[in-house]
Amino acid sequence: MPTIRVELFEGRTVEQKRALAAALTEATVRTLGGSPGSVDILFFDIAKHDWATGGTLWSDPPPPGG
Ligand SMILES: O=C(O)/C=C/C=C(\O)C(=O)O
Repeated sequence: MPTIRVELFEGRTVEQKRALAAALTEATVRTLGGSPGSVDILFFDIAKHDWATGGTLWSDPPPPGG
């Protein structure tokens, strides 16, 4: 059973997640076969202060030149 974890910034609506879940499920079945009921989509909402890229939290201003 394919299980897809989606880690994204918090703030997306239920409608957006519903649409993404449908699109990911459709793409998974088309690519791998199987049935939609075999695909699980897990959403993890991450606050910008809990996510860093290049050593900088997304909640902080970007460093000079960075
Ligand atoms: O890591 C990045 O460069 C951007 C991440 C963006 C998200 O996770 C988001 O828009 O939810």
